Amino acid sequence: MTDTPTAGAEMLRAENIVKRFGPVTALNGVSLRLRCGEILGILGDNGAGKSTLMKILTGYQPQTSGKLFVDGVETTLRSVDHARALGIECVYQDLALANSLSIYHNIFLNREILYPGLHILNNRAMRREAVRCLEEIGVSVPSVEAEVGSLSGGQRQAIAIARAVQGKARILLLDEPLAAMGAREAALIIDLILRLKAEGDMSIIMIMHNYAQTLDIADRIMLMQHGQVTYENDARATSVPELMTIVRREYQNFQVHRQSA
Ligand SMILES: Nc1ncnc2c1ncn2[C@@H]1O[C@H](COP(=O)(O)OP(=O)(O)OP(=O)(O)O)[C@@H](O)[C@H]1O
Repeated sequence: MTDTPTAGAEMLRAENIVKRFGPVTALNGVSLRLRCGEILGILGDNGAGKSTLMKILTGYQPQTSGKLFVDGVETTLRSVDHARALGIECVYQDLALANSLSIYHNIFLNREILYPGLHILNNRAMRREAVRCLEEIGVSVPSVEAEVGSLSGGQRQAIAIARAVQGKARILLLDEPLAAMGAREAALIIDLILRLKAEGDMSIIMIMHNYAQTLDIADRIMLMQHGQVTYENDARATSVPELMTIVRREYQNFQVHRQSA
């Protein structure tokens, strides 16, 4: 991994990404740039290509064409593990947590601390590190011994994010981090995202559905429709009605284009 980059340095860039699945073009020339300490919100309807883009940015699947740059260096992400080694981690909507395991075991899932030279879990070290990690990012839980299955949706999302932070992620991709959450739970996660940003060296891409929430949290937003970026701007320079107008206009243009094709 490279040294800690300065705020504003380019962390991740995608240039003209195309992804085809047989006859389906899921992404048709998508470009994005993520700077250090920035939150980029990606909005778009079902089927717009958001998940496909996330999978490419996290090494889960390769693009058909187009280039990726990590820290300004052109990079072919060979696998999820390769992306992770570069500090890129995705927290998926379904979270991939083990419900029957404790919070601290989940934070170290697949990265367990073992006693040196032995295949024995060092539970004490993992408990201690889990407490430290949660304190550092300001997440409070009743006990790190609690089973993840007993937690609320918001707490589970916070543990999944803590797991990525503990794994030294510096480019965090969040797939609908506020999905199916009530206002209080969502506030917990929004606070956590903003704290990670405030600490300075975490850069975040969030796939979102709620326009207003996205404009509140993100620095920049990107709207995706039918595999393309149809709008991109500073969140502060954008309003919900403006976004809705663009969505409707682009959708109508797309339908007209499709009918005449
Ligand atoms: N493995 C695949 N095989 C074939 N088509 C796929 C595959 N994955 C995605 N697609 C297609 O690519 C397009 C984009 O899908 P994608 O899941 O990326 O959209 P999305 O914006 O994430 O939608 P949602 O919000 O519903 O998850 C869709 O038409 C989808 O059917």
